Amino acid sequence: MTVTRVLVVTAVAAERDAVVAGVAGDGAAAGDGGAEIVALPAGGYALHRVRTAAPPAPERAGVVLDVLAAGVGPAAAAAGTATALTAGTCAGAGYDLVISAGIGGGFAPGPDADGPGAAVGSTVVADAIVAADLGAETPDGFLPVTELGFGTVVHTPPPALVRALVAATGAACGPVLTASTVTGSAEHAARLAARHPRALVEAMEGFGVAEAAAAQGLPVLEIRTVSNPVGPRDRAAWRIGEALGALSAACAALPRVLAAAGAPTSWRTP
Ligand SMILES: O=C(O)c1cccc(C(=O)CC[C@H]2O[C@@H](n3cnc4c(=O)[nH]cnc43)[C@H](O)[C@@H]2O)c1
Repeated sequence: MTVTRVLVVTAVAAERDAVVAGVAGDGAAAGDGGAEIVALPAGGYALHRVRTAAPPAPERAGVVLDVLAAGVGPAAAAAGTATALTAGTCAGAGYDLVISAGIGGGFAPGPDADGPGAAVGSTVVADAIVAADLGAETPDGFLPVTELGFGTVVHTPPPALVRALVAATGAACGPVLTASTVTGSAEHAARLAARHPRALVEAMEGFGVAEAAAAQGLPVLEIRTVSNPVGPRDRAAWRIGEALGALSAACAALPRVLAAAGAPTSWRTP
């Protein structure tokens, strides 16, 4: 039987624990609390490891999910992800897939949008992981780094895996933006929505996780549950408990989606 190894990266411990609770509640074969704690050899990082029971059919894979709380923002996310991926490879247990998971802000539907936006409590699976503030301000407005001749601003998750996860969770599907600064005004929310009309969610880590995964040739997913609207800052109104509950529920589907999703080599972008 093959084992699929997945690294899930969150920002904070509460998100990590919500992911572990969801995965461990869906037939995981783990000890008390659902996870074994594995210290990485560098950086003071700890993985929370959940081994899912092998499905009965011999051709289907067991799944090991390592969940890491790497810190807030794209730089911390990239550093933690790269450390965990390299440690796995050096230990002879490299990963097949990387997932950025956590809570985020939901965009309201724009004036021209057909879709419903992303309401508080809802779940979104990214079809594009977008760096929203990686670029330069110019007299004519914001220019992404790609227009300055550098790098990339979008990573695309494997479409078949995205479709399978959306079908299993009932999540919405659309671009998830990564920003280093949480939007705090209606004006900035409108600017972002104008630049990214399909965007459903703003969060702070996905692009960092995706850059680290891409540097090692690995596919990446992003799953976000909505704790607050993107717009004027009202931290007291964030529904963190509701979003963490939705995160657990979405992650409960991961073992069966991944076990049914075929060979991990097919998830890589050609
Ligand atoms: O205080 C808590 O209990 C708590 C529990 C879980 C998470 C938090 C966070 O503050 C996490 C910060 C995290 O959330 C993402 N996020 C959420 N809303 C937005 C937003 O509107 N714009 C951008 N990012 C957002 C972000 O990814 C942060 O890492 C607290």
